Amino acid sequence: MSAGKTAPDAIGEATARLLLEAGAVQVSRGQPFVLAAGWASPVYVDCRLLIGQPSWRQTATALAAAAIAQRLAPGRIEAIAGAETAGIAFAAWLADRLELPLRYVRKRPLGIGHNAQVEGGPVDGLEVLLMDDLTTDAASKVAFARGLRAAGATVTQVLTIFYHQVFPGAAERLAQDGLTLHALAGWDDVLRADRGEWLAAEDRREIERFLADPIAWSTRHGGRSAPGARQPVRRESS
Ligand SMILES: O=P(O)(O)OC[C@H]1O[C@H](OP(=O)(O)OP(=O)(O)O)[C@H](O)[C@@H]1O
Ligand SMILES: O=C(O)c1cc(=O)[nH]c(=O)[nH]1
Repeated sequence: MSAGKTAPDAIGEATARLLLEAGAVQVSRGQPFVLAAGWASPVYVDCRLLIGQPSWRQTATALAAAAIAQRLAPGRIEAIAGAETAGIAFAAWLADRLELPLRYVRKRPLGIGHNAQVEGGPVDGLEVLLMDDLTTDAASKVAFARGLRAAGATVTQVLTIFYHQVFPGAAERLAQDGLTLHALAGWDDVLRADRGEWLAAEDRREIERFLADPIAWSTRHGGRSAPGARQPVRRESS
């Protein structure tokens, strides 16, 4: 697996339920969300909400630790690096639980002081797991991994809580850069776990329409229309 999700499993189900319970799966019936890479979307998965409650963050950390134990050989990972911004808190709790060194990686070097992109200590010669909250089209995962590699780390494994699974180029981008993504949950898990409990029927239908063809949905709603067609855009305010 170089991108994504294994078959339905207990980790996917528990993570999906956690995201739904936390209200992290947010549907806009009005103006679409604009994602970091410029895609317009009717749905935004705000994993940052899990940071707020002790029980939610403890569950997220336990699920991340279980995924690592299930999918990676013991002792393989020598340090965890959190991706700026949302990945840092999750990485810190995971590193604590696994008793591993913690680093964080900036979106870009700071430009002052040491001009470092990687903070918290050296990564030279270490096999580092990159941890972030979420993967959309994986462009930022590749950039973070390159930053860590430039500082001397070996980076092949990426862990995120959620993976959108549907955006073009994600799997290819990860494979090209030698990265294996382990996602705790994806849309399959969320739609399976919902069982009509959390998502309103109309919101669920809109998510399904979007997932059936996210590029067409984005194009129709004024977002990016094709891979590479437009630079990332951000709203001034939401
Ligand atoms: O490009 P991808 O690898 O698919 O990942 C998408 C990224 O977009 C968001 O970050 P964003 O920079 O918007 O927010 P943050 O600073 O809160 O992490 C999200 O948190 C992911 O890190
Ligand atoms: O790609 C993004 O910017 C993005 C998508 C999403 O669902 N949630 C999020 O926090 N960021």
